Amino acid sequence: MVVLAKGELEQIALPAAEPPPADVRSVDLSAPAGPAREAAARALVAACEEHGFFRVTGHGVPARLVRAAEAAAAGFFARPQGEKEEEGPTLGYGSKRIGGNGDLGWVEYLLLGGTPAAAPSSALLPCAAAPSPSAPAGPLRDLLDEYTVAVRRMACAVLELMAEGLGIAGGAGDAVLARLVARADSDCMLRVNHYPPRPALNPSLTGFGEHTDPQIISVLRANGTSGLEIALRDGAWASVPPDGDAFFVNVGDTLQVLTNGRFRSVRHRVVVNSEKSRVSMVFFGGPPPGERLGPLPQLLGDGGRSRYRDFTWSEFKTSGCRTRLAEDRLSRFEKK
Ligand SMILES: C=C1C[C@]23C[C@@]1(O)CC[C@H]2[C@@]12CC[C@H](O)[C@@](C)(C(=O)O1)[C@H]2[C@@H]3C(=O)O
Ligand SMILES: O=C(O)CCC(=O)C(=O)O
Ligand SMILES: [Fe+2]
Repeated sequence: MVVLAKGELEQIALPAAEPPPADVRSVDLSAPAGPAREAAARALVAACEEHGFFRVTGHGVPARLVRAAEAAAAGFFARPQGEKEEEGPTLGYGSKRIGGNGDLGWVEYLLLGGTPAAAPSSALLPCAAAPSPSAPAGPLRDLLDEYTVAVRRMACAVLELMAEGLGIAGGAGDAVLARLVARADSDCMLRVNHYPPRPALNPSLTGFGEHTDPQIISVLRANGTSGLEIALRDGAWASVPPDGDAFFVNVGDTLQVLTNGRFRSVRHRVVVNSEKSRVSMVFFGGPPPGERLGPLPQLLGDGGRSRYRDFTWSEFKTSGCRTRLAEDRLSRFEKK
């Protein structure tokens, strides 16, 4: 349940009009080596340049795992508020407050370190309720861990195809982009969001306010309920048609930097105007804390100028956690 205090509803109320549907490109991860894979890699690069957002097909994540994880999460959110809060520390449970700087949404969520079975480091989750490392896992956590392993593998496959499309794939085992998310100390997370139906007689509400994701990529799915919107290049909002079987990928701020601004970190938000609950599961693929990040030299070209100064992931994350959700977290790393 999301309970709002007096005055909070006004902060998250939105005009009711739903924007037009976005033209979301699909990328087939299972395309066989040769012309089909080359076409998929080209489509992926074009989507990252245009919207910073695309749908993935042929992803290989078992449907039964997706359904089981989603049903278990929905079961958790249906429990009495007291029980959810009691279990909060083990699962990173939060309600309506997003981050620590005053952002509110019509949402409750779980936020978990995404390196399954590893003790989540609270140093890497400075703005979230970090799950307690000593707590027993439990069946829900086990399922979400299994889901995270599968989606993380898919995120790495997406990054490999991306590197091919960019012409920077290098030799076998090089994995210039995928290695950043695949390492044991990569700072990955899983967030499960539950948006209860809009209360009767209320206007549309902000479920999750507009923002870009700070990481490299985010892999998202939801239970076939509308609400996700992306900002197009001209700033206009477009709604993402609901699709309970698809995975969607967001380009994050860090990938925008690695590509020196060629790829676009997509601004997105969730609007709640439906009578149906929305449950989304979002995997955030981030690099190891000490990794130095900046535009990849292979993408600068001869005499190309880097648009960003280098930083470590922990530096970026620490500075990002001090920002409000809608802020531009990259501007302070742009070179003048
Ligand atoms: C307001 C905030 C919430 C957030 C940390 C921040 O200070 C700014 C970035 C936010 C965001 C957006 C994407 C993910 O949902 C998230 C976990 C992340 O890595 O950055 C959230 C952060 C959060 O909820 O703590
Ligand atoms: O719930 C969604 O569909 C999107 C949530 C989101 O953008 C996030 O958790 O960062
Ligand atoms: Fe997001």
